[in-house]
Formats: sequence, structure tokens, C-alpha cells
Amino acid sequence: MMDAENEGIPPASGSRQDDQNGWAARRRQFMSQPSTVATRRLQAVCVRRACKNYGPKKNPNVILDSLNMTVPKGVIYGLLGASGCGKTTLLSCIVGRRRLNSGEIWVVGGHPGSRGSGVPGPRVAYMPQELALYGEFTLRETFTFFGWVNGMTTKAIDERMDFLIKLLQLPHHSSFVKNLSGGQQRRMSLAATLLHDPELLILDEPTVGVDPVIRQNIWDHLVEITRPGQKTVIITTHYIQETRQAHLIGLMRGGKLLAEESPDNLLQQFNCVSLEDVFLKLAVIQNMGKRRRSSIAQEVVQQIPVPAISNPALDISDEDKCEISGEFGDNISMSSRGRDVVTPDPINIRIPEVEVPPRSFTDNFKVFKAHHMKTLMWKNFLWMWRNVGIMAFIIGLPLVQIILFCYAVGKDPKDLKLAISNNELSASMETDCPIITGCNVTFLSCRYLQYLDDRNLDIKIYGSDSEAKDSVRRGKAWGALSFP
Ligand SMILES: Nc1ncnc2c1ncn2[C@@H]1O[C@H](COP(=O)(O)OP(=O)(O)OP(=O)(O)O)[C@@H](O)[C@H]1O
Repeated sequence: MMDAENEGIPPASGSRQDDQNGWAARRRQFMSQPSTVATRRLQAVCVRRACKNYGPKKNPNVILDSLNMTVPKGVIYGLLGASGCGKTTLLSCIVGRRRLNSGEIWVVGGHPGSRGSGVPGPRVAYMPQELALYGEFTLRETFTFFGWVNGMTTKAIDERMDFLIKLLQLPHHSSFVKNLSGGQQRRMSLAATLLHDPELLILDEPTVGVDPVIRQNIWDHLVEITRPGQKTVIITTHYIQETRQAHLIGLMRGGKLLAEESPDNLLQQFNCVSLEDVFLKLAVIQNMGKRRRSSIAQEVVQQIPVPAISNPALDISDEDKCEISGEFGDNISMSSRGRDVVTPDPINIRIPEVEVPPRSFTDNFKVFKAHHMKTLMWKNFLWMWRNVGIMAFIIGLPLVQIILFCYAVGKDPKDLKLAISNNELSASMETDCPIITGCNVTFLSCRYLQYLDDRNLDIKIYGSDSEAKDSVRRGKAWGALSFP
């Protein structure tokens, strides 16, 4: 019976076949459990009824269509599907880069993007298809950046760097990223992902453009890190056969997973020699109108044999039956009649409680971390240093603009003709306004006019507001100033 403490952990030793068989049995055991939040949180990744659309609401482009996916801890999960079927979209939702329209995702026990989930964060590493590296940085600086962001010490980074450079056959650490070939840059991107040894590795086509020897190195490394059972890898690839080394394969098509099984089981169940053939058979089955869950369920109940397919290469024997594989695989999986399907006694399976770390009130205000600030500042200064020309332009352009502006229009005006009417003086019976000499400083207007006179303005006093305005109208002054 399954030990709850080791749930999701493959055997640490033994042959690969043992690993696979162990996995299949454990998975079936788990699939017989009612799906609860506790069981979902135990998985490395658990996706339920995920829907994702692009485009307008009226006519959406459906990418994920009520997709279910279960990635237990400690496995290599190969996500396969034709180009454009939505693999990257699914992975982006898993790492919290995109949001689902509906459905839910659990990643290492939490919802991606939620507080305290650690996703995105150092628990998960994601290698996207597009390169996310700084060309101006050397390999060492790139390692330092990604290591510091994930809270590693410089010593630990240096040690891992030497190992990864050797593993992925990267050039010397003083080489600049921009000088690497496309394939080397992809390997560098993979190295940055592997650097901090995260719990969950999500790799979107890491082996594209990589020569077979290095590809094998990468797979060997992935098998190695997942062996103790603590690390999980989700990997997409166009080289379907290389996923023979994965513990589980998810075949994706039409926004759903057609199957979620170990490669050996798939080959056995479909009586195929290659995974391509399995995928082809599943695609044909899906095309034959088996998309609707209800109809599939009906067939399961009635045990209707799979209809014969005209192409003999795609023929599925009458022995094969469809079955719904419980909550864990809303996805269709085929099993041959008479195959030994483990149906454990659910009472004896203990689901361990998931501990949620308590959050204090002040945790809500911790919006940034010191090591992130340090890393980003270092990265920005380094970038500026490496791009002195651009920086000189960015800082120099506003400086030149300010200088030119001040030179052209920024000075105080001189000899500006102003027509003044000062009613304050009139009210106090002082009809002549001695603005320059003998001004009565108790009058605010006089003090202000004195100030204007000191600024070299050409001030002329008029007896009334209308006279002052009239002088402006006639072009004798630029403006009229009236003191009430
Ligand atoms: N931001 C977006 N806006 C609209 N459509 C998008 C967007 N991103 C992806 N798509 C569409 O969603 C579909 C799935 O894209 P996705 O990149 O997930 O496929 P994929 O399976 O990863 O393909 P590949 O194996 O070639 O990388 C494609 O048809 C793509 O055109």
C-alpha cells in the first residue's frame, strides 16, 4: 500500500522499467481518490477544467478547452502536441505569466501568482521559447544575475556555473552572450533555468537546435535530478521520440489532453512501435467525435468497442476500450482488455495534510526583497556601463534641450512696455504715482511697481483702466496691468 509520506516520489533506485511500472501503479492508485484540494496540492502541477481563449468574446479562439492535467512530484512530464496546439499557453498559465479564463491551477501546492505561493519565484524555473538573456552580459554575469535573483550566494553560483558550462558544453564564462550561436544561447537559457536547482522545472522546447550528444546530456541530467523524487520537470519538445525517457507523457490536441500515461504503457496499450503512431491513433479517435465527455462516458459505460479505422496503420483492435481515468485523467486513456488495472482500497490511502505557512499582517507589505533590489541595480548599472553611448544620448538629450530652451526663451523680458492703471493710489487721493521716486511703500501696488521697474520693464502709468487698455489696443504697450 502506498506510503503517504512518499506519495508522488519514484523509487530512488532500480531499473527504469521498475520506475515506470511503479509510477503507473501509484498513479492509478491516486486516480481512484476523490479529487480534493488536499490531493491537488500534493501534485507538482494540477490543472482542472482550464479554459483559455484569445480574441474577441463573440468569436473566441479556444486554446485550452476544459483541460485537465496532473503532474505528480518527482517525474519528468513530456508535454507533446502539434505546433500551435497551446502548449506554451498552458505553460505560461502554469507559471503565472497568463491567466486562465476559467478553471484552476495548482502549482507546488499554491495558485500561481497568489501571495505566498512561491510561483513565480525560486521554487519554479521556466525556460521560455524566446530568449530572455542580455546580449551585453558575459556568461558569468548572466549566471550571477539569475543566481542572485534566486537568492544564491556568489560562491554557490560559481560552483554551479562550472558544472553547467561543462554539462551543456558552453563556451568560456567570459564570452559575451551576444557572441554565442543561436543554439548556444538556448543552452545558456537552459543553464540559467537549471542554476538554482528549483523544485519544478518547466522547459519549453529546450532541445531545439541542440546536437544529439548534448540533447542526451540534458535528458540524462533531467533523469538524474528527478530520481530522488523531489524535483519535477515539465518539458515540451518537437522530438517526440526523446520523450521515451519521460515518466509521463501528456498528448495535447484540440485544447485537451488526449492521454496522460507513461510512454511504455502508451506503446503497449496502442500496440505501436513509436509515440508518433500513438499520437496519430489518439488524434483519429478524437476526430471521430469523441471530444464530448458525455458521449465518451456513455461509451465507457456501454463498453462500446472503438470503431474500426479504415487505414490499417491506424487500426485499433476491438479489444481496445475507452475508459475515463477518473478525476486525474478527464483525458482519454486506452487500456487493453484484461490488463491488470490496480484498484486499491481507498480507505487505506492516507492523504497527508498540506501545511499552509501562517502569514502575518506585515507580510502583506513586503512587496520587494533586498536581494532583488541589489540584483536589479547591479544589472542596470552593468547594462548602462556596457551601453555608454546610449546612456550618454539618453541623459545628454534632455540636458541639451534644457540649455537650448533657456537660451532661447528662458530669460527675463527686458523693456517690455506695460500700461499701468493704479486705482489704489487714486483711492487714496495720490493721483501721481511716484513709482521710482518717492513711492509710498505702504501701498502694495507701489512696491510691486518698484519691483517691476527694477526688472527693466518699461512702465507707463495711465489715469484709468480704460486708458491703459486703450494704449494696448493702439499698440503702445504689450499689456495692461490694473491695481484695483
Ligand atoms: N497573445 C496571443 N494572442 C492571440 N493568439 C495567441 C496568443 N498567443 C498564442 N496565440 C495563439 O494560440 C495558439 C497556441 O499558441 P501556443 O504558442 O500556445 O502554441 P504551441 O503549442 O506552444 O506551439 P509551438 O509548439 O509552435 O510553440 C496559436 O494558434 C497562437 O497563434
